[in-house]
Amino acid sequence: MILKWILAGDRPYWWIHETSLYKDRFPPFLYQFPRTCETGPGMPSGHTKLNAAMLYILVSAFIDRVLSKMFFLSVRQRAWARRGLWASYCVWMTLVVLARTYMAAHFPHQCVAGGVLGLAIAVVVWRSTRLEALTRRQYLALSGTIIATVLGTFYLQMFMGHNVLWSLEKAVKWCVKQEYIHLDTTPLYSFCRYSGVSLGLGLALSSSMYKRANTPKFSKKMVASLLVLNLAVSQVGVLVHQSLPPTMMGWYPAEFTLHTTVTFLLVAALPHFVRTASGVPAAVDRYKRK
Ligand SMILES: O=P(O)(O)OC[C@H]1O[C@@H](O)[C@H](O)[C@@H](O)[C@@H]1O
Repeated sequence: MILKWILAGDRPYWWIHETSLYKDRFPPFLYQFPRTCETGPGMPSGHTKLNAAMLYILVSAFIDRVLSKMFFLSVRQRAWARRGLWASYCVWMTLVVLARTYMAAHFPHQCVAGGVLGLAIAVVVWRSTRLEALTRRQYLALSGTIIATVLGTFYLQMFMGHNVLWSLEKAVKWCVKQEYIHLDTTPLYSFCRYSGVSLGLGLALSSSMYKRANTPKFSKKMVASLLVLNLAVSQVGVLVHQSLPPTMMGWYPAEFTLHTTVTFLLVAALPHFVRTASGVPAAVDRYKRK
């Protein structure tokens, strides 16, 4: 997000009306869709970054934790399954880039930059074992650093006289339908969401609930219950988000708190609840009893 502010990239749906390239002729007509009118700067693409990072982690985890343990498949079959998964990843990423460009939300180079960035972040996170094992104090310091860096960049730009809302103004000016403008696409909103998740994740991973829930092997019934509870809590999170009006006072802190809470529930509280309700002792408790 800091890169978005620093690089200040235009989006095609407003650039086409403002560039001097077409001052002597009509610009090409760019069709706008309900998701075209993103309000943040365009470089790099957040959607492509998110997809590249999230799917890299999911595919790597599936190969590592599931496919490599499917011993009923031959080594050759597992190798082909692995190639198939990575090929699907590439096809999906190509579709994301095409979609973002087609709906005039991005230029192709912005999507490529987002994809490369997302992949780089995911590779670092996937390979780093340290991130999973920080203490609560370190997680708090990490989240605090993220928050301070983003807010610092925001206020520094304001202090230096830059119009930090320039992209929102362009969206309002050039979007063909005002209902296509969603305030939850502003960089500040993304910041509240991601820093809330980061804090919730840190608090969860360093909690005794997570450590206890992480030790025993979950039965299929426990996994199914956890899945249902996770879906229910995520859905409640979406409903709460939709019921919070962006115009209300304290909308950003409210969204921050919502994302911290939902993440903590999904990662620590619900697995702990399912384990306790199923009567399965955590390895750490069994050890204490002996
Ligand atoms: O830069 P893009 O691809 O338009 O993406 C912006 C989006 O980036 C995502 O990372 C955020 O979660 C969204 O809130 C935001 O709308």
